[in-house]
Amino acid sequence: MSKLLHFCAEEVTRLFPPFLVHLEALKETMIEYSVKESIVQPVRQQLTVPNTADRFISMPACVPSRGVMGIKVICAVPSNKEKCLPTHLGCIQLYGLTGELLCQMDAEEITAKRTAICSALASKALANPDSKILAVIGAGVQAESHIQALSQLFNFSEIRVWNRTKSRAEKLVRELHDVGNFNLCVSDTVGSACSDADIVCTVTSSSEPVLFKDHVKPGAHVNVVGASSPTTREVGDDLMLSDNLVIVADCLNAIKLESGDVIQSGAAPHHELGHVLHFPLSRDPDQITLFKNLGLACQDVVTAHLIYKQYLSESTRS
Ligand SMILES: NC(=O)c1ccc[n+]([C@@H]2O[C@H](COP(=O)([O-])OP(=O)(O)OC[C@H]3O[C@@H](n4cnc5c(N)ncnc54)[C@H](O)[C@@H]3O)[C@@H](O)[C@H]2O)c1
Ligand SMILES: O=C(O)[C@@H]1CCCCN1
Repeated sequence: MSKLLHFCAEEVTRLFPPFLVHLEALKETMIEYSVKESIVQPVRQQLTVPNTADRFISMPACVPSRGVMGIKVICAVPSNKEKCLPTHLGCIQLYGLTGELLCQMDAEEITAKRTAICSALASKALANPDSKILAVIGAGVQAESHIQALSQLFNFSEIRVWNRTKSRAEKLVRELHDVGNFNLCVSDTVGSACSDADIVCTVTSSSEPVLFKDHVKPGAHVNVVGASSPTTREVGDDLMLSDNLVIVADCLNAIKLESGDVIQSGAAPHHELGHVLHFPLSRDPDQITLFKNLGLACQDVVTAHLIYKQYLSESTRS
């Protein structure tokens, strides 16, 4: 094997694709996964470190249309928060279809941004296009990436952040004060954050529900991003089992095995993201739509490939 090409976090940032290029690539990827069924991707393996909530997760995918396959290995370590360390650390290895290792790279920024872009794609397909109020429940890495991504697709007048520890929400609001032309503020309760909100994102490491039916107005769209194991929840049974709810998953095979909100409530997911991106869903204006965003390996592989291609184009020029 020739010398291993490794992109550290700073190089990933430098080589990262522009927002709209990334958005378009992930849209194509989700359609390819669900409609064309040409992507090979098993449900990921998750090992739980004994006596902790920490997980070691292995996520492979093969994307023949782009001539690549790869694997993300990611450690989700919620207790790192107290140690001021990142809670999601990982690495992606990218291979050509002949089996040669092309490169490997830090996965932190890729995980943050590709997840938010998938919520943004779901919101674009399912939410009111004139959505004015966004509520973000949680104030960590995903809260930031979701505010950044969704505010590029919607003309919000207000974005409200609620967090269990209020000072973290205040810090995030200070850091993002110049992201867009909207009022970015902290809410004292989940209820006040979500009151009249057109789009709600739950982006917490909670293991218990934080969002209930009374919080969400008819016609709103909800992106549920945390809770990716059978024992964890972000959403109450009352909302999960509401007659008025349409559930869309990034992957229907995975949601039945990984989503505590679906498994514990017994709710039935209805559609896959790639389908609703390809065949727009007609919906009753009072229906609530819920996108369960688990995160898929093909999103990581395609993003890593864009980064690798940017590296190649720079190397050819120099
Ligand atoms: N769907 C995906 O593809 C994907 C990708 C990355 C992360 N995630 C998940 O999204 C969630 C957030 O990830 P992150 O990177 O922002 O993590 P983070 O550690 O940066 O932030 C976690 C947030 O959750 C809040 N929180 C923790 N426990 C809580 C509780 N009991 N009640 C309410 N809030 C609580 C914290 O205050 C913090 O705001 C995690 O569950 C993570 O595993 C999903
Ligand atoms: O798809 C991902 O990258 C994340 C890893 C942590 C758990 C939730 N999903």
